[in-house]
Amino acid sequence: MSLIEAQDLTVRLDGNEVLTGVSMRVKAGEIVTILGPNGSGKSTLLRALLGILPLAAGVVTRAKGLRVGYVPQRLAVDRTLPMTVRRFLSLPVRVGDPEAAAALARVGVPDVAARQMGELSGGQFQRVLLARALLARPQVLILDEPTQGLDQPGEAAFYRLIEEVRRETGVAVLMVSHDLHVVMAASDRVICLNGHICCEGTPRVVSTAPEYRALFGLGTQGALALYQHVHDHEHGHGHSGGHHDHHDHAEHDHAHHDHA
Ligand SMILES: Nc1ncnc2c1ncn2[C@@H]1O[C@H](COP(=O)(O)OP(=O)(O)OP(=O)(O)O)[C@@H](O)[C@H]1O
Repeated sequence: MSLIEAQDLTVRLDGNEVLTGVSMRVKAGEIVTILGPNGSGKSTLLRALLGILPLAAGVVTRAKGLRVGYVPQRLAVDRTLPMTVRRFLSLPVRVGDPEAAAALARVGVPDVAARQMGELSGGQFQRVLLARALLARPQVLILDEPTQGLDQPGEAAFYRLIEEVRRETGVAVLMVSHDLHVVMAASDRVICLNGHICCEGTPRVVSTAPEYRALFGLGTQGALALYQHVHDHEHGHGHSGGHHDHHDHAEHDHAHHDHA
């Protein structure tokens, strides 16, 4: 059964069609990653799924009583917050000391409770955000670029943590990422978004595609190549919004001249 499902979703913001005809679902316990260039509507899709954006068309269905842990984009959270980690964990729902301590220990930062939020390193800050999301005992975690600003080891460690938490609790995870290596290792399914769903599949399918091999080892510079695998449609058709930044489509001929 799906925890969250979008059917033929269209979202307009300021008169621009940001998402067009998006259908996707997240099932219990799976890790789904959304990839897409800047401005492709990734955050908008997450917010639509959370029910905090009006839909121009389509339906979002969430399982009854669904508990969601949401970690917004790092930049959306004020890091200069004059507040201790312990207090932050009690917003908006008060939690007891043992529960707070357990959550911090779980995410690998057992000693930061008394620290100011603004004093934390990027990696510690992300872990505290995750700890707070986990306190809601979510059935699904929704993470918007949770490793933005972290270095590669920090990023890899964070995703290992996500996988551990999934293994232990069975939580489903829907996240936005730019790092293909991480996506390949940590996702059950990858959805490539550019205002509409360009393609989706298991990492295995993606990793056996020539396009994936071509980009393997190229780091995030290779991110656009993933949009060029296994397409089930022609681009330029069926997407009438016309307001997305389609700079990737200019090279959308299944050639990889951008990685030569
Ligand atoms: N509140 C808003 N009002 C008007 N337009 C918006 C609003 N929020 C986002 N947009 C526009 O919608 C498009 C998609 O934005 P969104 O933040 O969902 O993209 P994204 O894929 O998450 O981008 P990034 O990778 O840069 O975070 C962008 O063109 C953005 O300018």
